[in-house]
Amino acid sequence: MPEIEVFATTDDWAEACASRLASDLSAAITANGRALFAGPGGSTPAPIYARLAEARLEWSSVAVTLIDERYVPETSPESNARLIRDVLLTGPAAAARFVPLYSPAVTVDRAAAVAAAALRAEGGRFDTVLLGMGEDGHICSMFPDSPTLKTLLTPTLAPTVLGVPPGRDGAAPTIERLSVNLAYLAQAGRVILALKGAAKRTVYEREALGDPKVQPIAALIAAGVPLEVLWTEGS
Ligand SMILES: O=C(O)[C@H](O)[C@@H](O)[C@H](O)[C@H](O)COP(=O)(O)O
Repeated sequence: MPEIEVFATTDDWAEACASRLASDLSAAITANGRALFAGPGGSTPAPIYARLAEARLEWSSVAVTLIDERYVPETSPESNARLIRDVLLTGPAAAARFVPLYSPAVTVDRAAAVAAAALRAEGGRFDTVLLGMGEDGHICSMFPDSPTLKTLLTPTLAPTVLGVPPGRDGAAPTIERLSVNLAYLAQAGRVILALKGAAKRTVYEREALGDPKVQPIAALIAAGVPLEVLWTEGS
């Protein structure tokens, strides 16, 4: 399993994550004239996004999207798009183009198809990805016991976006979501899993040794995702 890289402070950790993402985006712009980045919502990425926003990049050549989204409009405080706009797409980074996963389609599955087509139009491959992980081991919207989990983790499917229903009997997720699948992570240039706190370190170590059919971290490792795990105890 990929070794955990330990950082002494939240600042060092956020700086390391942001500088790796920025260097990948810069290399992609040099090679292809454009770059595509995908990141998560949640509480973990804000300090990383704030630093990435300060990177000296040709931001007008960068497209930014999400690895997952709640099926809510940007006006909702639960919207991951809102986090990206508020924290990452500021200052010079505001010149980047945002590709949302959410659209006000009739159903979440229809919105997922629209998002999948939008990402294909951006080249269909992430140059670099930031991931968070929940304490139940979920990444993106790949939730344990979700009926969509098996499809999201099928390594032979092409990169796509799928609708994810709410969990039954109060299980996560609480509302419909959209998520990229394993293939999107397997074909990425680099995938940084940013973890904070003792509990998540323990979860990662357990999940990495789990069943790739039902445990997303184990599935990433089995699929050969170019995964780097950066951890800090956090303060
Ligand atoms: O919920 C989202 O929007 C995510 O993209 C999700 O996969 C997130 O990364 C984890 O739930 C960790 O969330 P925290 O960073 O808040 O612990």
